[in-house]
Amino acid sequence: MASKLINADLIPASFYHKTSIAAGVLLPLGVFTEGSLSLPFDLLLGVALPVHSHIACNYVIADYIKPPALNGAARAGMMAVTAVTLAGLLKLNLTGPGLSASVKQLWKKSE
Ligand code: HEM
Repeated sequence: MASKLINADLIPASFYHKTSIAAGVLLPLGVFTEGSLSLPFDLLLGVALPVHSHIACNYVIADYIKPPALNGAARAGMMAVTAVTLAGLLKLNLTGPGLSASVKQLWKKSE
């Protein structure tokens, strides 16, 4: 299990494709709903996005970083990035404005 988390390119591709579809479906659902209606989409997206980017970046690491020591360091670094992202998005969704409201703020005029 731990080995599959750090070598996430070994996770079945069918699961990875599902995370891509989830990211593509959940983001508009979150953005086009308001307030507490967005929360379930934001919470799911807060997991789907880091899992998607974790597996995807492990594909890139497997393809482009061949020396074993560097490859291991890159995978460990990616694991840390994913863990921090998961925690940050959870905090944003539970104690802040939420992921989709934060995205929408990009298009709001600052006061
Ligand atoms: C709403 C956000 C996102 C959506 C809808 C999305 C969707 C997709 C889709 C459809 C693919 C093609 C692969 C497939 O067939 O499944 C893909 C690939 C990829 N995504 Fe995302 N993505 C999102 C966010 C991200 C983020 C935040 C990252 C972070 C780095 C990322 C990294 C990648 C990479 C590296 C690939 C290529 C993987 C490979 O080598 O095949 N994506 N994404």
